[in-house]
Amino acid sequence: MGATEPQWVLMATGRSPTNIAVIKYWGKRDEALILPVNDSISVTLDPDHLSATTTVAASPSFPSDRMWLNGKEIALSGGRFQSCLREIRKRARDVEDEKKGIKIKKEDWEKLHVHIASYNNFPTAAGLASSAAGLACLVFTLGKLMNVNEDYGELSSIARQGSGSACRSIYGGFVKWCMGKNDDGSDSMAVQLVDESHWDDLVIIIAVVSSKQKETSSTSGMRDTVETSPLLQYRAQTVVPSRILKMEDAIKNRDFESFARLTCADSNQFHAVCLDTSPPIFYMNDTSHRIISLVEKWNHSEGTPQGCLHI
Ligand SMILES: Nc1ncnc2c1ncn2[C@@H]1O[C@H](COP(=O)(O)OP(=O)(O)OP(=O)(O)O)[C@@H](O)[C@H]1O
Ligand SMILES: C[C@@](O)(CCOP(=O)(O)OP(=O)(O)O)CC(=O)O
Repeated sequence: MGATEPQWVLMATGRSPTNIAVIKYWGKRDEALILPVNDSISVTLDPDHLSATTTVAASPSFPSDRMWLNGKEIALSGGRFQSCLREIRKRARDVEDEKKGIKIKKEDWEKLHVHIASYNNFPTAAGLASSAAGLACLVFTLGKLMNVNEDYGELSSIARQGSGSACRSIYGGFVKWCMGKNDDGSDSMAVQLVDESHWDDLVIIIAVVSSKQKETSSTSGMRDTVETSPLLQYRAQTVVPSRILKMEDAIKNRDFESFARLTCADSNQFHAVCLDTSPPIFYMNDTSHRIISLVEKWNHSEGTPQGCLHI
């Protein structure tokens, strides 16, 4: 028997929560770089509830990059995963694990393949922003494995290239994704508006009205909207910019009445834009409509809003 190279596996694990947009991202001005047509604002959930947990392993014995999602292998060939891997590999640094006797030079990361396993503790691709938690977690965990030293703004910009909404899950609390103006996307990244302690008596209830996979993914749905909806341009250019400013104020002042009004209005306009798409996109079902009616009745019977909705 000939001598064999000693093999090793280096691993890192991370967990990222999902986020729920209160001013929504819908529509891209650049599909490849994932650059949006408007700013958006979201609230990041507590990771104990809705989150993705991802383990990334690197080893010289892996012949290719592979990924498993919720226990099933999925293709890594899609541009979104490749962009994140490429951008993190570019920023990888030397890693040394004395206990295992592993020394990886930064240039070695280009040749080392990874295996990725991720689990969501909530329904995947059902409208609960699994891509946000999943891609943020992937970027964060790859960064940890490869010892990258980038700040959260830079990581959010990389996560954005995996899934737009993922750039906001890099931070806790309330987060704004600034759409940016540059063609190369260098100024399109998320910033934290306030951290998770700022509005700690705000309660978020997620009612899962269906855990089935959506018929139209966000990526293809928003592509159709950009191509066919005349209402989208009005929303992005006229409605959202002033709504963003009002929402920032409502969050800073913990003004629930304004927060609720803006959140409901933006959710309704998002669904209106989906209906304005050809063919129309329907993300709500009868149960969603009944919940909306109940919250509206509750808000009006109490005088000031007691609850708000994102669907
Ligand atoms: N944990 C994960 N790790 C990596 N990728 C994931 C993970 N979870 C989901 N994804 C990717 O995101 C895709 C689902 O994204 P999609 O935007 O269609 O749905 P969603 O994010 O759950 O809903 P929405 O964007 O409407 O809130 C999956 O098909 C998969 O490619
Ligand atoms: C309705 C939304 O949740 C849409 C999210 O879309 P994605 O971020 O999933 O889309 P891609 O960038 O194509 O991956 C609104 C939002 O989160 O702002």
